[in-house]
Amino acid sequence: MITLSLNVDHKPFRLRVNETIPSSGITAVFGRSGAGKTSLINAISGLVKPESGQIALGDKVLFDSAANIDLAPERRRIGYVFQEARLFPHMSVEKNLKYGQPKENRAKFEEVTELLGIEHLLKRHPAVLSGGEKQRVAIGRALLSEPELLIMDEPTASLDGPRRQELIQYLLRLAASLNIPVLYVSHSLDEILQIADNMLILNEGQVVANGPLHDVWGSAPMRPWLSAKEQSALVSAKLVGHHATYGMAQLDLEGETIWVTKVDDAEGALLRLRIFANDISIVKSRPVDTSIRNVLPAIVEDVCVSECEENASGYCQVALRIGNQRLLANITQWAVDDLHLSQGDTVYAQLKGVSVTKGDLAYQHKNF
Ligand SMILES: Nc1ncnc2c1ncn2[C@@H]1O[C@H](COP(=O)(O)OP(=O)(O)OP(=O)(O)O)[C@@H](O)[C@H]1O
Repeated sequence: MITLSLNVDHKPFRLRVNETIPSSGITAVFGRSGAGKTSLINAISGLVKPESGQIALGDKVLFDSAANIDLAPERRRIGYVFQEARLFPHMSVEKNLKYGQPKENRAKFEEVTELLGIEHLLKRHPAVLSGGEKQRVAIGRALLSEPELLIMDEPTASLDGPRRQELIQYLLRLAASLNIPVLYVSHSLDEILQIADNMLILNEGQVVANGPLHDVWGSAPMRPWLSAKEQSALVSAKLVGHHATYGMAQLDLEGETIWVTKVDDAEGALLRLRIFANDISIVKSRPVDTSIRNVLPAIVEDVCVSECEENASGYCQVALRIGNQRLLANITQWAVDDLHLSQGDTVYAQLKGVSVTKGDLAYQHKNF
């Protein structure tokens, strides 16, 4: 567990945080420009001294104003990856990588360079690397310093679309074998969907949401970030097989079957699915002879959780529970009234579309 209890004053801006973060997995730190993301990670890494509070990685206290503890940044065992790679231009990739390594560890060196696909770059100098390659070297250097926490501050910000996707694939590989927590500052919700396990949202120096991505994604602080069309829920489902005839994958969601377009993951993999609220319709009895393949029994958890942007034309959002997971459906107020929907009703959710946003969650959790 990472304990973050801190007050930073950059008058007139004030950062007030009182949260814990899991000591495994990738936690995305998200918020508008000026919300305090950099101030938060700088306080954790020791670049900014909070006015008061406590910061601890598990039992290791990094900062405690009451006990007068304030470890210097180099003693915090935190690896830092910035927006720009910040490599030493006069050193080869190999020398850059070995720069922060406390002691020679050939096996670790090989493991990290292989994982990041940079073995063939070792003799080159940073000037001849692409932006994505530079970032992979920067990540490798941070990992080789044997950190207990890795902080990445928008590592893909300086990359173009294809390079960004490429780096994300490496980050996913990394996440599967890392056994340290990662704080990942990002402005991109798509990126967060692809790689994060947890999410912390800052707004004007305050934490407005913090928890597993699935929970935060469907929470009220996320609503302003998603247009009515983008309102969605994230659920996890296990890949159980593929259809014998059609190119569809069969998933298990809380004991119910969901069909999605064929995926490459191995059977047993946990997939993250994004289901848009506009893609769900609600029926009170199980439909027959329908073209929709995914019809799941659900309990109405809340009616009109929020009014949609189209509320002027009479839409509202209904929260549905399937086992331990939650879906959101945008339907008209007229339909709510017509179906006499109320909390606790058993209904059927018809899913018109389901997108897979992240595979291999099972793999990831196994190794953390
Ligand atoms: N050293 C400082 N002295 C005074 N004010 C500061 C200092 N550092 C940051 N601030 C202010 O604190 C606020 C939060 O800044 P911060 O850089 O933490 O935001 P951010 O969420 O990281 O923004 P961005 O996404 O634009 O990087 C801003 O108003 C900024 O101007």
